[in-house]
Amino acid sequence: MESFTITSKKVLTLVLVIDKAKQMVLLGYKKRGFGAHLWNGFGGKVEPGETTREGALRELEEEAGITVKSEDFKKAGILLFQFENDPVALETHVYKSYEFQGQIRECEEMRPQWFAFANVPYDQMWEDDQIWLPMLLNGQDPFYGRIYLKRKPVEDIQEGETTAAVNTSTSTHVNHSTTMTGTSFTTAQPKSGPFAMWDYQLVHSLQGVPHEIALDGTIASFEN
Ligand SMILES: COc1nc(N)nc2c1ncn2[C@H]1C[C@H](O)[C@@H](COP(=O)(O)OP(=O)(O)OP(=O)(O)O)O1
Repeated sequence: MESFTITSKKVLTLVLVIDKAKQMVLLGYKKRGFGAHLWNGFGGKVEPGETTREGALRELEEEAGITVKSEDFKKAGILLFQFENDPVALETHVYKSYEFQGQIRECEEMRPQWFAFANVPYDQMWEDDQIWLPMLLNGQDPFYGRIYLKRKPVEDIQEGETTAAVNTSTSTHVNHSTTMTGTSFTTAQPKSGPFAMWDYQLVHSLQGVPHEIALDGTIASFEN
């Protein structure tokens, strides 16, 4: 896959806060910037000198107004997003918490809202979310994944344009295979639209929590 060759990566975070008793997840409607007009977890770029955990907690407080105690904050996995003809991949560290403190509030960038697990708005989210978010909600973590997307340049994405436009495909061919570390799913279903997912590999039931993904997509190291 020549057009998906990467030479470097940016480190990002993504946080999902879950109300286990009510079977609900807190998502934010991104009002501007990368992924605008989509629902997502809370997160962003890790700043120099920060760990991914510190960056994730900071973004959660900035974007949703809430804090999570360190012992409640769990690493759920890592996703390496690779975009066609973009040598810079996004290594996204995904965290989850079943607890939080403080008052949820809207900010300039995000509008938070609770969703029942059965009503997660996958048609208004990044297309990859429907692959890994159910795993996270069902406790099938830690996981790691490599996700390939074909998309328009960000500057071409129009206001109001969402992934709903890409969900016109009626069939998805999925191959299931077993790996040394768990169950892996791959698909190669080209889709049209602004954020089409071209392919993915996702592995869960890992022995440990992935710390870093290497540029070749393998797990570079596990957390202690
Ligand atoms: C490509 O697929 C993606 N799917 C999902 N679910 N989330 C993604 C995908 N690609 C990126 N993300 C997440 C990762 C981060 O949480 C945000 C992007 O962060 P952003 O660029 O907004 O970072 P900030 O530091 O908040 O940026 P500014 O302060 O510069 O606005 O999306």
